[in-house]
Amino acid sequence: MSQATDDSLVISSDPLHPANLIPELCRSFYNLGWVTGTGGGICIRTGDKVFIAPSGVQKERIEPSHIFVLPFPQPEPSPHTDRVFLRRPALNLKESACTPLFWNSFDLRDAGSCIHTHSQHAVMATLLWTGPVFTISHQEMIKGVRVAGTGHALSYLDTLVLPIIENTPNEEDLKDSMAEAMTKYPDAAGVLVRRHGVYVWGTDWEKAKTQTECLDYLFEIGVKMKLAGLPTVLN
Ligand SMILES: CSCCC(=O)C(=O)COP(=O)(O)O
Ligand SMILES: [Zn+2]
Repeated sequence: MSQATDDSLVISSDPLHPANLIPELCRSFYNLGWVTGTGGGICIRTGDKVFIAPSGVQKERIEPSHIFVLPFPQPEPSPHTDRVFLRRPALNLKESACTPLFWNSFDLRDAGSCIHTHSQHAVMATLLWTGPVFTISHQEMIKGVRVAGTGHALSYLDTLVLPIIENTPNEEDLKDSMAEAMTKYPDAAGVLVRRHGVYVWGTDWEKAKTQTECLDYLFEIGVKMKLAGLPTVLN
């Protein structure tokens, strides 16, 4: 494997290049309160390459040169190989701690993009829905969510169900429980993490983004409805 210093993988004049999109999207997510305080983020997969932001940095200040590029799929691990990179930033940065969780969306749903937010709407939903799932029905925005995140759009008459997993002290350690939830709830478009946030994926970054917007709206209105004493699921 080369030294992974190929800057041509992240330097492009195309505004739709993933290395340009990730910084731009992180800035808008920051303004929504989704990725403040360095947490949360987005990754984009284009066929055999995955573009991922660094860990523990102000996500609204990322530059294209800070982006990691990894091959997809990753080569089989051996006792001597760690994660394989096509390109690493020159700065002393580490790839997002969300990387194994983003990988769940590629491996289990063939996603092209995955978003992780620390939105307070998502966190409040995990506090008010104390069981293993968030549910809501009879909301127009349900139609903006797809079965399994990558299938056909839900109907107004469908009840949206999203699993909630328990948080762990280290983000990476959520990988197995997220995968278990994805297996148990094959139609879910995302996974909530109690007292932490949400992971949402889609076939591409546009669908991952719009689905996260719809879900965040549903978390917010669901929380308001519950606090107002209104039922969130109708028969
Ligand atoms: C205050 S952020 C705590 C860690 C976390 O939840 C997270 O999403 C970190 O992501 P990163 O991409 O910075 O590794
Ligand atoms: Zn997080």
